[in-house]
Amino acid sequence: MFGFGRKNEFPVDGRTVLITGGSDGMGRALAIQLAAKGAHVVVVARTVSKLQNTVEALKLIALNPMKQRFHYISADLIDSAECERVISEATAWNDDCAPDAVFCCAGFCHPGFFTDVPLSVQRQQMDTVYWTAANTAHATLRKWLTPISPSGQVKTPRRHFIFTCSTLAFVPVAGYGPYSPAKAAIRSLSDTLSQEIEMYNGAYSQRHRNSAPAADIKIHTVFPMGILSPGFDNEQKIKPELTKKLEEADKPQTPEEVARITIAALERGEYLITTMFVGNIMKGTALGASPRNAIVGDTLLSWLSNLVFLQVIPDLRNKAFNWGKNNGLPKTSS
Ligand SMILES: NC(=O)C1=CN([C@@H]2O[C@H](COP(=O)(O)OP(=O)(O)OC[C@H]3O[C@@H](n4cnc5c(N)ncnc54)[C@H](OP(=O)(O)O)[C@@H]3O)[C@@H](O)[C@H]2O)C=CC1
Ligand SMILES: CCCCCCCCCCCCCCCC(=O)[C@@H](N)CO
Repeated sequence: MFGFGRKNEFPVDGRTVLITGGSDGMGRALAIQLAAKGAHVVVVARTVSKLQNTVEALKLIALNPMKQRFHYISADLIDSAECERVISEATAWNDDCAPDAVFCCAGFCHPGFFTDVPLSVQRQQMDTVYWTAANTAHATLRKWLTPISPSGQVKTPRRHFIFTCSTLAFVPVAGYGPYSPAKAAIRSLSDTLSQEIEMYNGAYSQRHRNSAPAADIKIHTVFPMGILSPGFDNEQKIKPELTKKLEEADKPQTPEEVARITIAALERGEYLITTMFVGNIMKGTALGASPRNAIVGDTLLSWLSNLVFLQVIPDLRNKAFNWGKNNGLPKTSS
């Protein structure tokens, strides 16, 4: 149930949601929970069998099984042309209406020390983490921002675009060099778009006079800590021991928990979304020029976090130094 007197900023009943990386981990959990709230859902990933399995799970959990529709599209989102195909296909499937909300959850992490991981793998991380998200945003926003003349405007609810980042975009942790920069780039893109979209929203406010997009648009970004997903299991196998030690403060959450917290934050209308206390402190020290969720709360959070990090920054560096002192050079991984 939603709180007393507070408007639900993210209603999904009867709306259409597209989720990249929707066949596993956090994306799959989001798909299931949104289907249970009455959304039509399109899941996108590469492997068809996992997508089919997810669509079957969605049918079982649907709030209105007679009305709700589910669909999957197999695509490698590293390819921008594939992203455009995905958005066109999803729009055609949805009676020629663009999806109301798009979540970018595709991606995986390849940890390792910077000089141990081949540059080809690091470039692939940028492709898998940053470009799958940027390509999806480009294709979606181009569709959403198509100008419509005043006479062609019909009432369309606000649309939402949600990136998935990581708290590593706020705080460095040794051993995440191949991954964190791509997530930091997503955060920067999200901040830039959240400002740029205001221009289109301004034009939308004058839609009765001039051509404008079909709807108002909001951008959001989620910053999870560890998620107990298949992707996480893989990353643990190659993660340096030092990295595991540095991230001891993280108690990984289940995909279901991360999805539930994310949806609740979207319902409250939040922009930068964290999923637990430690993640919130990490955000607080790095708020920079990002739009705030609440002026007083976020300002107090940043003051508190900056004090906490006076201790945390040297602590992380000392742990790394002492690791080298006690264990010598790392065994070079492949
Ligand atoms: N797990 C963690 O600890 C954390 C994860 N995150 C982020 O959260 C998001 C979800 O992670 P998680 O729940 O672990 O996800 P999983 O690794 O369990 O699943 C990843 C999903 O993305 C899809 N995918 C991967 N590459 C592509 C591609 N090139 N094109 C299309 N689909 C692709 C996968 O399907 P397929 O392989 O079939 O394409 C799968 O559906 C990711 O962005 C991740 O970086 C953030 C913080 C922590
Ligand atoms: C009281 C405040 C103390 C703050 C201490 C900070 C310690 C660092 C915790 C790092 C946690 C990293 C989680 C993200 C994991 C991730 O994105 C990967 N697993 C990718 O899949």
